Amino acid sequence: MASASQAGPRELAPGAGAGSPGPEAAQSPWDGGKEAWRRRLREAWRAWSRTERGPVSAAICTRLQALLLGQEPWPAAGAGGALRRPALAALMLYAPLATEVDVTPLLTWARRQGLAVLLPRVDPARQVMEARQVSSWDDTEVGPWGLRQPRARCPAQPVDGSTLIVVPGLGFDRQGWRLGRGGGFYDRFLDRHPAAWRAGVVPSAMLLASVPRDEHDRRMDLVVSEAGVLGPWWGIR
Ligand SMILES: Nc1nc2c(c(=O)[nH]1)N(C=O)[C@@H](CNc1ccc(C(=O)N[C@@H](CCC(=O)O)C(=O)O)cc1)CN2
Ligand SMILES: Nc1ncnc2c1ncn2[C@@H]1O[C@H](COP(=O)(O)OP(=O)(O)OP(=O)(O)O)[C@@H](O)[C@H]1O
Repeated sequence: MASASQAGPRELAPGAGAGSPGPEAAQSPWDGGKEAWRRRLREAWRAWSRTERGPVSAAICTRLQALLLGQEPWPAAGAGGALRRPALAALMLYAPLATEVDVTPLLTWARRQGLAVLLPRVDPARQVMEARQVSSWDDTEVGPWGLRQPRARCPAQPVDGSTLIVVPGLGFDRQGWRLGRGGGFYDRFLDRHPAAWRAGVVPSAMLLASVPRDEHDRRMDLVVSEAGVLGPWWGIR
């Protein structure tokens, strides 16, 4: 982790150290709400994507595989000890932008493991996103924002307690809160599928002490970076 993380949001986030105030702190120079954070984080992602995307994405995929295979105990934040891995039947991935963690290798891998794979398909007019099942990237086409998404003929899929949703974001904090690109697509989607498990994926360079949040923001169960797995968190979600 060289240049990009030095120029990255840790520097932008004085709250990254233990005990220091987060962005909510009234005197923080990083006040300015979500839009200011999104601007800084987009810059950090651009630098990151040039140098670290390949190896860091691969390390994050490896951690997700270990979690899905039960080779790594699901960590538990509270007193109850290790959480047992839920019985998972489906993995919801996303088609990554160049400035996101590359999870594309997980599609083929998950299919080989016998998991159903879901991808988001967006309806920009209605501002909603739904999950459709795909067998391979051949089942996708280019959609809004140039993102690949399942073809219209792909079957809609129930998203329940046996589904792990892998969630991209501009930034996540160490309590499981997420800052997305501002469409509210994932927040609304997670509201409609409260039983599913949610794992945010983020390079540690974009893992912050805290991110600004609104009432409608939804929390992750796990946050996976190349450095480790955080969560799960109990309570508000
Ligand atoms: N890979 C991926 N798929 C996703 C999301 C996502 O964040 N990442 N979404 C999560 O909601 C939904 C789509 N929402 C999106 C919102 C903005 C941009 C985007 O490219 N924003 C650019 C600016 C684009 C422009 O202005 O033309 C940016 O953020 O730099 C992409 C997807 C559903 N699918
Ligand atoms: N559950 C919800 N119900 C209705 N509107 C919502 C909901 N969640 C978010 N929104 C709307 O979406 C807009 C964008 O929300 P926010 O800035 O939190 O997006 P985001 O989570 O960063 O984006 P994304 O999930 O697309 O990456 C907000 O103005 C909000 O009004």
